[in-house]
Amino acid sequence: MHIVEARDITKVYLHQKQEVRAVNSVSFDIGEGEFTVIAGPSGSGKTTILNIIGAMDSPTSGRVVVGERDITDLPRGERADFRRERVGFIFQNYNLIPILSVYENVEFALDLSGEVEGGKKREKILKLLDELGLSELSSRRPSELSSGQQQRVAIARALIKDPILILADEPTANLDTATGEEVVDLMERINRERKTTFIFSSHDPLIIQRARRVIRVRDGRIEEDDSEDGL
Ligand SMILES: Nc1ncnc2c1ncn2[C@@H]1O[C@H](COP(=O)(O)OP(=O)(O)OP(=O)(O)O)[C@@H](O)[C@H]1O
Repeated sequence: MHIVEARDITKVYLHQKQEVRAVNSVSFDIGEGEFTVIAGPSGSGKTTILNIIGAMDSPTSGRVVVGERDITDLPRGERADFRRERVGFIFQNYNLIPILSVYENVEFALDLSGEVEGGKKREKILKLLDELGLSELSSRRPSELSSGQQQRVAIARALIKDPILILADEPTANLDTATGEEVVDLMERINRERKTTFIFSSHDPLIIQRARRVIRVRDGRIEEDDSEDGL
């Protein structure tokens, strides 16, 4: 089954009356359980593509189907529901809520997804924190964590709602090489053990080589797609 079907997507921004073609007629499918990177230099359109797949933004033209739902023209409210319930996001700047503890950051994401109630909720959160090696940090606030630990919490937050897909926009960009590798190790382990589909973006060759499939973009177009199973 395809988790994502992107057909001929184009995104044009208007910037000071000039058209910027951030994504230009891009098509690809992402299968269930893939560990795929969208690679390309700064400004090549990686973030725009991830935002469209994650229903943060809609394309100017083309179609996007995620988890068998056509999200191309969803009204704003439905788009937000879809995002909250079905997609996990990991950002370059972690985007944790500073006044909440590690536990509460993860709990908040679970509450928003509206999935689990009462006692089961606590059990689910504690189990995930344990799985990701975060149990001992659960009462700390983000400012009391290293960058790598913060990104691990962000991964927990993305994962807690059992999303059909995790999108990670340059998840290692603010980390040193060793910590960045650890974050990719963790994403890779989750992908292997839970079969969670990951699409992440990067311009770092060390990170790109860790993906099983590389979709290379440049100037808003796909330059190369080395899908190992010939998708
Ligand atoms: N809201 C916007 N308004 C105008 N132009 C935009 C907007 N967002 C992105 N762009 C332009 O679209 C192009 C693609 O941007 P995008 O952020 O998708 O690239 P990227 O590959 O993710 O870059 P980076 O690695 O620097 O984050 C760039 O030329 C950028 O300047």
